Amino acid sequence: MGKKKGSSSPLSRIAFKAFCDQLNQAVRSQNASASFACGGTIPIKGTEAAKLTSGTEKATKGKPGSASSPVNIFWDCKDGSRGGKLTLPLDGSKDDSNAKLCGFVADCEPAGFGRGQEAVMDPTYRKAGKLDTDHFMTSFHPADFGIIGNVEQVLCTNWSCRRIRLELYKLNVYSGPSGLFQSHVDTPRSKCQIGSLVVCLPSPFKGGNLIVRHEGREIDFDWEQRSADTIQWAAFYSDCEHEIKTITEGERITVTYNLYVTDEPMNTLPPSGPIFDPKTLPLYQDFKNVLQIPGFLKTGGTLGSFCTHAYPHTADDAYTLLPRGLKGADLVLYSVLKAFGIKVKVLPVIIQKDFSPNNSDSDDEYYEYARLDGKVYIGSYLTPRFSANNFEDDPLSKVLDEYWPEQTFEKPITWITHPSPCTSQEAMSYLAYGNEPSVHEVYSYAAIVAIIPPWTERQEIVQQARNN
Ligand SMILES: O=C(O)CCC(=O)C(=O)O
Ligand SMILES: [Fe+2]
Repeated sequence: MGKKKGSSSPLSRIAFKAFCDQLNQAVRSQNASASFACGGTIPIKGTEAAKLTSGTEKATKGKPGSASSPVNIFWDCKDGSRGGKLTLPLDGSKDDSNAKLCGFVADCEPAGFGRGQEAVMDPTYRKAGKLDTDHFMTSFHPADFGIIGNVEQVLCTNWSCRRIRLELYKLNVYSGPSGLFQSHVDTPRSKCQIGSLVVCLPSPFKGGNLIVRHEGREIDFDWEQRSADTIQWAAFYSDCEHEIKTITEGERITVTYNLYVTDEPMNTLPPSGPIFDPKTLPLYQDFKNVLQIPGFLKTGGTLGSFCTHAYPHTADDAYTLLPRGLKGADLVLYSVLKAFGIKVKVLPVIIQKDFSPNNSDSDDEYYEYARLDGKVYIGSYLTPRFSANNFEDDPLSKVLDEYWPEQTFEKPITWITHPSPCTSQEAMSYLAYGNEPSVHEVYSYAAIVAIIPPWTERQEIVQQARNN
């Protein structure tokens, strides 16, 4: 009878795939629009820039959007004999201001960069000066101008339990005509590091654009034009590749900070801005539209989507970092699924490429959407990286059996996205004794996995979602 048909029968495979298509599009468009970097400007009191921005110079310190006093830098001079003080922007009416700037630049050490565990000096890759935190101080603090709140809102989406803590890291000077820093990813200083903040102090320069990239998108922070009289800043997630284009003239002086997610327990701190409500996002509506179809995963199932950002998800204490340290689009997807009240986890996934799966199981095929290329193992929790020994003939499945907490699901996972190559982490290495001993490294991806209850149990969830 017609009445029964629509509400109680599972979807045809074609319809099932069409709904998965909708979820795939929704997640992909969310990924394509999610923030991975943000930035802003703070004019200096008494300059044209301040008048243009606020119309008044009376804006007070401590208020987002206010102007800053000129910034003082205090540092240890190289000869150790005395301390130096530089005020930016330079006061053009003072004859010695340029000499002071030159003295300050000369007191900086050449800056290297991290390659693996090594610190490398290579001026074709990075040409800059640096001062470490034990050799300088500055009168500028990002919290005075609402930068932290801003970053929390844009990068952390002000999810109630997440706050950002910032730690001063370095002062750098990139000088014309050849200062630069080619494409790199910052070395994380701790597992809890979520990003970096760069504050560019007022000093005129040309070139020096900071370009930040993530998943084929890029943001170009072009600070040249306002460099003389404005503090300009950018914050970005720690896994984003970035570079500084050549500084052709002047001095580009930056103070960098590491950004960490705090390990405050849930809800002990008041949020610094409006609390982000996942139910207001288009992605929530998109999931609602599919979850309210009775025949979609009618008897229950599991949806999986791969994280778009990289995480140290195979570190010893990864379970303390995730899901708390989720970034951008991953945080949004996780929060949206959570907002339905369904069970969501961040789990490790190993894909064994050289394994040809047996495709004859037609039930498996029913749940399949994004086809993963190989045999898929899903961990039951985030597992620290390990090494194993003594395996004959490279039997990965045996290593996993013995050392890795593989989770089995009653029904196969419906993957709605594919993994991004740059997000995998080494999960294990093992020595196999075949004809010749060989070391194998196995990588895993982090994925967001949601248990979708059967329709009979899902109705209430959907009803609540409809009321939102
Ligand atoms: O100065 C900048 O814009 C970025 C600096 C940077 O990438 C670094 O210090 O690692
Ligand atoms: Fe960097």
